[in-house]
Amino acid sequence: MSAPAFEVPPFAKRCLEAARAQWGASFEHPFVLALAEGTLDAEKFRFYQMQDARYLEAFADAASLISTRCVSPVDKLWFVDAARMALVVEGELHAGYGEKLGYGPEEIAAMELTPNNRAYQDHMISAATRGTLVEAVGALTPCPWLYIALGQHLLERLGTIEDDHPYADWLRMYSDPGFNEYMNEILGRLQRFADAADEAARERAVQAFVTSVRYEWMFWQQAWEHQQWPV
Ligand SMILES: Cc1ncc(CN)c(N)n1
Repeated sequence: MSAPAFEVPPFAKRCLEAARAQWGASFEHPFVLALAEGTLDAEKFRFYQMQDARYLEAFADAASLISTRCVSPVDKLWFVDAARMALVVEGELHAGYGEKLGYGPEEIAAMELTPNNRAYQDHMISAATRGTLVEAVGALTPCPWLYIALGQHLLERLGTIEDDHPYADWLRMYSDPGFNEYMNEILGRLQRFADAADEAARERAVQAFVTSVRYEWMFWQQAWEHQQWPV
């Protein structure tokens, strides 16, 4: 794994260290490898994108809930903006692929969540409502961090993203260096909230982070296998 292009404060390093194996597993997932190569079955990508649109709604809810728990107006606004970005910026990516792959807002709203997607969403919302502030942000952080780390890693591996790559827009979005500042902001907040918490709360935040990293792998997996409810 190459060095990140943003600051990683000590508490974020502790979280990443605790999730090292699960984090690395996402980089090796067959869905990710096929996406990078451009050989990923369009049906699998469509399945993933539709589930992801609903996941991002939950991310925005969790970020909005966290904003209500921040004391500083600057922090409140940052989480409101993070919620907005998930729906607007990543929403544009989804709308673009929706046009190409034939899905729209109605299909997304009517679709049933897969077990893995539902579990990941519930984990984030539960941490945002029932956990301490550091735990809430610990559960939220792998979402942007893993994708940005992955995007930058894949760009480095590919060298360049050709215009005719079927997943060029996805690869370009998550390798965009514009996200480095976003990462500095969220990891800086994670550090501050960890500093203000006691050790028991910090450890729960580490565990919440690890759980989200596991769910990130499970999110590729649910799309890879077109996951269905067993009964
Ligand atoms: C499941 C998942 N995790 C992370 C990201 C990047 N925001 C995403 N779009 N979807």
